[in-house]
Amino acid sequence: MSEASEKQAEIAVEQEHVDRVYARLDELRSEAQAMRDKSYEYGREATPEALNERDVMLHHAIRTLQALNAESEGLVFGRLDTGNGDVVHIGRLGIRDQRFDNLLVDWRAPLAAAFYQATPEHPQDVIRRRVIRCSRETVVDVSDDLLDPDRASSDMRVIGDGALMAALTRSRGETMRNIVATIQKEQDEAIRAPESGVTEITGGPGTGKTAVALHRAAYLLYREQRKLGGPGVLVIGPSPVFMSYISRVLPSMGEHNVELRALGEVLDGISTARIDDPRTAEIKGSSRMVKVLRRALRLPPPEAPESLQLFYRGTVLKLEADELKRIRRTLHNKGGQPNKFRMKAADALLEALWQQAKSLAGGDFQPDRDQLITEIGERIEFHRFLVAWWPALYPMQVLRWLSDPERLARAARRLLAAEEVDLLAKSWASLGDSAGAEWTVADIALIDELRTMIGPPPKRPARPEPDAEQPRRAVNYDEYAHVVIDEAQDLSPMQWRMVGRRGRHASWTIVGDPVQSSWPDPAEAATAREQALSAQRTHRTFTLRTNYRNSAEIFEHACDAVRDLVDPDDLPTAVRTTGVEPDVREVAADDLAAAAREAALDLLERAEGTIGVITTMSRRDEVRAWLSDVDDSRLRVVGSLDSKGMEYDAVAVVDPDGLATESTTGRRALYVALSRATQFLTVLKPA
Ligand SMILES: Nc1ncnc2c1ncn2[C@@H]1O[C@H](COP(=O)(O)OP(=O)(O)OP(=O)(O)O)[C@@H](O)[C@H]1O
Repeated sequence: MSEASEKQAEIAVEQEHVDRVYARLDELRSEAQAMRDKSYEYGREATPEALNERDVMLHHAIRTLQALNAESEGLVFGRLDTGNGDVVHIGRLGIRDQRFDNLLVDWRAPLAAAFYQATPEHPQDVIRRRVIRCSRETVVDVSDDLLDPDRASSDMRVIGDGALMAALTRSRGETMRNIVATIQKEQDEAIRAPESGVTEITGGPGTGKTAVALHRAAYLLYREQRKLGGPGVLVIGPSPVFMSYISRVLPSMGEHNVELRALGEVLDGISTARIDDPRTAEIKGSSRMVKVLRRALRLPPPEAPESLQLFYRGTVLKLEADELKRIRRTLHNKGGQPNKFRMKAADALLEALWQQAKSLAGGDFQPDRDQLITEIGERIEFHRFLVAWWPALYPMQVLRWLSDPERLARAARRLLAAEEVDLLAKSWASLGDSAGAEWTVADIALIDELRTMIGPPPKRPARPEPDAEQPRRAVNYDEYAHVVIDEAQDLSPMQWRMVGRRGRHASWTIVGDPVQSSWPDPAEAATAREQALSAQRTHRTFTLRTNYRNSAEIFEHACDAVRDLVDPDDLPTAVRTTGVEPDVREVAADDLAAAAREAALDLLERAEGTIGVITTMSRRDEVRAWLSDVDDSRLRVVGSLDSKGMEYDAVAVVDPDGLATESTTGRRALYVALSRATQFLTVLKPA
């Protein structure tokens, strides 16, 4: 039999099994639908037991339907032939036939582990591992690894040479795909690591860190359903574009109970993708800001009255500015959240008024403490004063007050230099009126810090504040059972504090590559990270060493950007050669626009999938304008920071030297930009 017909014969064998799986899937779907309908009927009886049973049934039916209805692509993707003659098919979920025998084993089940872990050196009783590629319900390809040739029977066919290479050569779409069929052994170890404590996954560009983190989330949800199902799993990444890029991976595996948020979206009620210039972001992210904010809270609100004066039984009682200042200081020195201190503030003012009244006593004026406190405490003028002098605070409003350079300078005394105060005040002064629209990603961590320092606003504010943050989830909405942080090397100290608050009782998966870091002070970030995770006892690290994204030719060029900065061990190895070298060109500065257009059009012509044009953050809009009339939805023009974590089939990097010098970590940003392409890379250097 020829090679092609052998392959067709094996495809036909697998098709038969895939048909059985889909037929069974239809049956299960009908059963789940029937269960859902029945659970509604139970609810009509309305006894507590019936309602409880209804909820359990409904929950189960809906979860089952969600899993069954997830994209059918890749439902069956693997097969193991074992030493005792068993055949195990592996899939996106587990399916049994009516006799309760396995038709398909969930990739996360222990029985499927050998699919990822068996090697020729340690075959784990696996003779042949087969990857099955389907297009919808049709088998289109099979590809085998023979792991234990000595035990293979003479009629066992072995087809193809490597599903991984085939997967890596395929062009990429708009969104990342799941890799369940081709997870590699070193990746599988990180995916299946125990849930508890901190699991850290490091490795260079394209080593599959993001893919691994997402598959780990799916694995943990399957294995620790009870623990993680309630408070859920939170995945945090650098930008909304990145979150959208990875958004299909978990649903494609039937997992929906995961919240994806970019760093600018961590806080409910506000969302932003705006990025500060590198210097401003550096100051806003520094842990010095904790003290600055704490001090800012101790300052009187901008409109606070400077004295309190009222008549009491014919005598003037007056608290002067110094006295008010002293009372404010004493209140703050007690610690705690100012929004919870309003009653205490009222008590302290009344006590000070009483002390004064006592000192003025004489003649007809013989005040009584209890009487004075009750009487003045109920007066509307006293309440008006209190509301102005110790108002309910809202984090965004407090931050906006710091657009006043004098106020900020007072809060930042001996913490920030004058130039730093100027930059911050200017950044907040430029905020428009529309709430939230123009905050930056770095501001979100400051707002969250303030939210924690200030405490929740009183239950019913007299006037609803436009800034009030309304939680979407009712109870402890910002706590999760498992938190995944992607591109963790870029989190600022303030962002570590913010994400730490999302998982005080959680387990963690932290994914990053120090070589790609754009945070200028890694030691400061490391300290903040240690504090954020201080409750965790277990810490395990996995390092991925193979770059699956770039061709070897492209990655070689990308590494030149950082070779003298890093330990060679921190650079992974690219496994795929294409014979296509990056196209690196010098162009006269005046010709750059035309060259960028030409490069983009050329790449659109040559590559099948997505094309990224990456430039400096400051030139992003200019380059977008150059390409505005190129009408092709496969083209993206992004700044260096927007390209973090992203992947394109072809990339044009415009102005690499500009990228390298745009910030103190510019060379690392250039390394990121140059390592985004799977197939083609063009680099345009203005001469
Ligand atoms: N085992 C695998 N099988 C098939 N494709 C894989 C495998 N591992 C990784 N990939 C692919 O390699 C590409 C890079 O993966 P991913 O984005 O997860 O890498 P990363 O380490 O997060 O990269 P970066 O640090 O540059 O953001 C993706 O297209 C991913 O699907």
